[in-house]
Amino acid sequence: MTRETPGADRIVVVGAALLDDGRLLAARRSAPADLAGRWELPGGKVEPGERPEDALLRELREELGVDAEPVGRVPGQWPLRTPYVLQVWTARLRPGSPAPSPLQDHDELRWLTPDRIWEVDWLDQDVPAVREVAARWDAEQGPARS
Ligand SMILES: Nc1nc2c([nH]c(=O)n2[C@H]2C[C@H](O)[C@@H](COP(=O)(O)OP(=O)(O)OP(=O)(O)O)O2)c(=O)[nH]1
Repeated sequence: MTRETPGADRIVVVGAALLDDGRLLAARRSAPADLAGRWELPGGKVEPGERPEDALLRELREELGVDAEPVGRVPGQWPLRTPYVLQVWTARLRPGSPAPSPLQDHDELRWLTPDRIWEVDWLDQDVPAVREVAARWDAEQGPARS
């Protein structure tokens, strides 16, 4: 039997709370079938040896074609299907970045103002993470423009 390295039983999925102009980007999954049609924070699995922030930027580039930068870790982590656990970073677009497009894994994107954040059907397991993002959002961004 091979000996597992410490922490090998847990794989971190990084999700981006991409904030721009007082709005949060939500992404609708196109696959797999059990997640398709539900909304999530764009991101993906951290690869072995990769820093979570680097994984976040890589996934945002691959999935959305954007050039982003991490702002800060949202405290907490949320269990997904074993062995995955969701960690969330706030992030923003770098100046000159292309606008996000659903290149991979998603079929629709939506920028949500704080008053509309619950209008999309978030994955159940994302709800507590999105709640935490919403709680910190006002402090980080100030009041949303209308
Ligand atoms: N990216 C992301 N994945 C989430 C969220 N909530 C949630 O349950 N998941 C699940 C869906 C997947 O089972 C897993 C992440 O898979 P993924 O398909 O986004 O990751 P990836 O791009 O690295 O995938 P791959 O290389 O295996 O194709 O975590 C979320 O908010 N963001």
